[in-house]
Amino acid sequence: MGRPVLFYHLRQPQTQSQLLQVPGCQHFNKIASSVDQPWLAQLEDNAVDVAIIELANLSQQDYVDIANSELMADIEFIFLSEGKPNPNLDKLMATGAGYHFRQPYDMTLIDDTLQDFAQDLVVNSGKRNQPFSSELDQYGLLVGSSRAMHKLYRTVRKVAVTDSNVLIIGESGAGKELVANTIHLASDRVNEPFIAINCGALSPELVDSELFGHVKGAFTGAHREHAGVFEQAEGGTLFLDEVTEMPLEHQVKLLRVLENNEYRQVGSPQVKKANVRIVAATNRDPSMAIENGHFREDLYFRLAHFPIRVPPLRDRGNDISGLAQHFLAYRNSAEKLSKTFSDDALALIQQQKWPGNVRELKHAIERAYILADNVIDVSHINISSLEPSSDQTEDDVQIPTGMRLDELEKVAIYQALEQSDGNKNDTAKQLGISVKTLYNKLSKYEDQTSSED
Ligand SMILES: Nc1ncnc2c1ncn2[C@@H]1O[C@H](COP(=O)(O)OP(=O)(O)OP(=O)(O)O)[C@@H](O)[C@H]1O
Repeated sequence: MGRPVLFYHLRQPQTQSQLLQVPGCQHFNKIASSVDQPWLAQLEDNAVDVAIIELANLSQQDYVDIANSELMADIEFIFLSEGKPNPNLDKLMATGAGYHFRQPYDMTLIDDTLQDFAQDLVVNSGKRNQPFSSELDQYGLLVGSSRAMHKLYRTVRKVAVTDSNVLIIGESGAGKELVANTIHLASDRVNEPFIAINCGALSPELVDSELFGHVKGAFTGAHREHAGVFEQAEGGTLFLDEVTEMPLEHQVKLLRVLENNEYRQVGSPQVKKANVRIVAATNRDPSMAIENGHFREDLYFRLAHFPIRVPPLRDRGNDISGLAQHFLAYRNSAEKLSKTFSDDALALIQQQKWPGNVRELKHAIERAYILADNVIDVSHINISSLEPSSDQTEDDVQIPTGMRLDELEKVAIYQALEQSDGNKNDTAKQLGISVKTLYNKLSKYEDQTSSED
């Protein structure tokens, strides 16, 4: 089992000698930055676990390049700066980039951070790179053995024990709700409710009532008292999914309650106190969403005490085929069958970019499982990102004779969801059902698979 690798790019010789003496540093093989290449390129060339970077004289574009680098998902970063206000660095930190220490550097704190990383990295280093394993590492509800996932596990573990609000940022289907659920499970609130709402699906007329509840007779049709999500989640965690899809005028309602933890049921003069931890999620880039008027900046600051970035599936290496085998194994165990992948099918799965992330992969496996008799082959794998050939479109599903109607419905729903890039409103429209019905069906499928998990 090799030692984890620490890369350091330090500008002042004094900082370097202090750093190299701290005990936490002794757990690592160390690589010093060379002057021949920019440090970002050096990180790309080495299998680095932790990078300590002293920032100076960077352009705005440099910061954008760092934030967009795939390395952000894999490497634990400690940034050092002289401490002047730096909006570019603030933006980078808001993406969940890692730690930032300002001059004068507190070597004890840096040491603690290194010790912490070393402990986690040594525990997990023997488990990396298990190609094609169907026994991927797991943390809470999350499955995956890649470096990117281990970095995520460490962040989730740390934030779970605090009571900070969290903003989870990640592409559609990358596992944001699973991260939110895992935070709840690893927190002190675990025995209290976890309530999830999709902010994009709240009906404009009922938003107050959905959030804060109403008393009997508050409006026409309010035949009985209704508890809003803040009350339902009391003592526990409230997950605000797709928070940037909420109209701005509704976002202000959330802001108010986050500011003073108080709310009122519709039709009631009584103020209630909320004891709820908020975990929100978005698949938009928060700074872009603020710029484009999708996200109130003040709400962003309230929510993003702790931003967490969920890596897209394409940055998770062998987890792609590992997850495919994981889903297949659990499906086999539920059905008491032993279907397998052909080598070509597994290779195709591993090569794909999966723009719909784990959800798209999971649905593709589910669909292939239903369509294949024993061996899942390339022909059973529907990859929405591939161009359909001219005489066969993605709509031409080969339906095996005797396929059950409920399974047929499931295939149709998954396919529509993939075609609409995971957008549930568009999917529901396409299928001619209400968004609520779609949610109910998807949550039924989730329950089926999680009882298998
Ligand atoms: N690491 C993982 N291990 C196992 N299953 C996963 C993982 N990540 C996601 N999934 C599965 O992928 C599906 C999508 O996950 P989830 O709903 O958490 O994604 P999301 O990012 O919240 O999606 P959306 O942006 O549409 O809200 C779920 O079925 C979930 O169980």
